[in-house]
Amino acid sequence: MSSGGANLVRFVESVLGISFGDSLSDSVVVIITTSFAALVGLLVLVLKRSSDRSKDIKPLVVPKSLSIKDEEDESEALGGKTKVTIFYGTQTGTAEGFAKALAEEVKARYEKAAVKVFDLHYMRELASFEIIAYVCVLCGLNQDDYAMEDDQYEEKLKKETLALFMVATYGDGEPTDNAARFYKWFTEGNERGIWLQQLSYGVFGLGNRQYEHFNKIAKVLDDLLCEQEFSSLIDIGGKRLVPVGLGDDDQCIEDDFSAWKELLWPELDQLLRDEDDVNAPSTPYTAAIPEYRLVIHDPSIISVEDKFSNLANGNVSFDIHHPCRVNVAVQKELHKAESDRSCIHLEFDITGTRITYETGDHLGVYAENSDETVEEAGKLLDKPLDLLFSIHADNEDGTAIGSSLPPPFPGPCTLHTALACYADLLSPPKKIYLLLVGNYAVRLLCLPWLLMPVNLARQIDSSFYHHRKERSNEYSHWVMASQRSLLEVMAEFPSSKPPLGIFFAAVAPRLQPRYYSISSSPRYTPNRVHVTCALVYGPTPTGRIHKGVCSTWMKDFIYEDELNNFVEQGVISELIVAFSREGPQKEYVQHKMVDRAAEIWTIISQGGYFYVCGDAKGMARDVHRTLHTIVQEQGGLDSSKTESMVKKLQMEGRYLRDVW
Ligand SMILES: Cc1cc2nc3c(=O)[nH]c(=O)nc-3n(C[C@H](O)[C@H](O)[C@H](O)COP(=O)(O)O)c2cc1C
Repeated sequence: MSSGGANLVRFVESVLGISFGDSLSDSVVVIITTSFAALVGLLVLVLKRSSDRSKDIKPLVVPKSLSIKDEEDESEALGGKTKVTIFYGTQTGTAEGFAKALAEEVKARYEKAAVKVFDLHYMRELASFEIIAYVCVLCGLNQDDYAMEDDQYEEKLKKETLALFMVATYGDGEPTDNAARFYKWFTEGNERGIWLQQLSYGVFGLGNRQYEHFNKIAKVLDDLLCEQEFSSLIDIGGKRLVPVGLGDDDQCIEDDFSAWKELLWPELDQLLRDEDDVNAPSTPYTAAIPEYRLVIHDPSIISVEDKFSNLANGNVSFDIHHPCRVNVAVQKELHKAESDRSCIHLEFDITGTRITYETGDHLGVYAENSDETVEEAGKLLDKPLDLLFSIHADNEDGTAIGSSLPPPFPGPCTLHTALACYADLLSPPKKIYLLLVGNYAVRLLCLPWLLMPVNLARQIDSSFYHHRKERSNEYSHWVMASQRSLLEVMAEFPSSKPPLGIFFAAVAPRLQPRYYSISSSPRYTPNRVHVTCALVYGPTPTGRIHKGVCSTWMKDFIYEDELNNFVEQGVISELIVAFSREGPQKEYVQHKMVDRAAEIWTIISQGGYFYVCGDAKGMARDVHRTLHTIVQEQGGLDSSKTESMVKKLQMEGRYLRDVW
């Protein structure tokens, strides 16, 4: 074996906590080390500046011709319509969804409105390693890009007459990454004086009341815009259309958004409807259900994708939209065996990625749903997990299906991959998703009140409507307070099987990266990023055991496949239990062993070796006791013989091998 190979094997041994001995051939070494690398490579990460983002903002300089449309062109393009501009600042997509839905609704309600939606993306801070990625993005500028430099921003905003802002708050009352630069520029621009006289505006905030700085960004933005209004002294049209909306996603943020919109419509009626129409009732608006075009592929013709190829973006720069796939170098349980809790120490190897980090940065990890979750979802959707398909946001002729669709995930991919990597299946579903699930349930009449849209209820029966209104807290109780997951809700309505194009567009939100504070110092480990992650595990009010998607994945991701590889290579002769990572360790191991009692007894009686692998030294005691029971029951031995047999097995090292 080469010395490099030997080192790698020692490294794998040290990570796994096992010894392969000295007799491994080079080919086995290669298999072991590459399988290790491949398995740990299923992780991706992005880095997100978390500390004072405003410190080192580096505006990009791009040719103006790329970013500013001629004024004449613009007014011509408006064709006599009134421009409505909707901005959004989002981290996980809710504000973006609201902005796009609002745009659709404004378009549907007001013929006179020319609506544009803008990501605040290009006002964001660019961390050093992100610059190249953004330069790439900027090359693809289109008409919908707003402004690239601060002075352009001012110029353009001055010309706005009607602007709506959907902005989320994060961290310690901070803006989202994509709004950070705009926010800094906007809040620090005292010297600008009165410059937004003609602006009528509305701000809807997305936040969570559990945080100290509830909706701070929306409040600050609204206050500053309001100062403009009052400082202008003369009334020349600019005004706050509605009080700032304070969306609270601890409750039902969609309800907050709807309530805010109800206040907005009468104001927009004044601005966007012709004088004759202002008093006429507006046509009720029914939002179209977003749906991707779905294409089913024949697996014998199309090769199944590398499910992570989209995540390794092939570039040398990374951001939240272009995460980097890296290996996990070390995974360690920090709790003692006796503890019924779990906390994982992980080290991501960023060698060769050109990623740098600073103390206080956050790391975003894209995890996968567990097989158990994916299988349950497949059953509820009544579709085979090996179904190979792709989703598309355009029609076959290339025309866009609708502006509110999030970009499709890459395909073709199997349903298993799509459910594992892209669907948030364990969070409480948004109310809008519930309505969609409801639409696809055959037993419509059995739907609880909460699934009935108020408008529909109003049309059916006014007394029903009032009842529905009285019970408007139902969603908060049945879904939010009970922490019902999307899968649980779907299980309550087994006949509800939305088509996959709708399921991925509107029912299951995209699985988001989970952020962790980096717990290492770049001075000491520039090529390793450490995180410490407590396992999220516990019963919900409905009795479901909630397993945090990312923490469970971090704890579990490597082992079973990895160990099975070792069995295949003959490193481990028999693998009986390769896990003790779920739930209270004791019960889980015992349960797994008892399940395979007959198999264990056959190996024992034939003098074979077998391994119970897990993550805890203390597991030995539980395994020992369980084995005792198995030997006694399967072998029909009396207790003294049982005891000596189990001791002998233990002495010979035939039954237990902890992995870490
Ligand atoms: C890590 C984290 C920090 C947050 N910090 C705040 C906060 O300081 N104030 C607040 O009102 N909401 C806070 N929130 C709630 C988000 O603003 C809320 O979930 C919002 O709906 C997210 O919108 P988005 O999906 O458009 O990013 C936080 C959420 C997360 C996950």
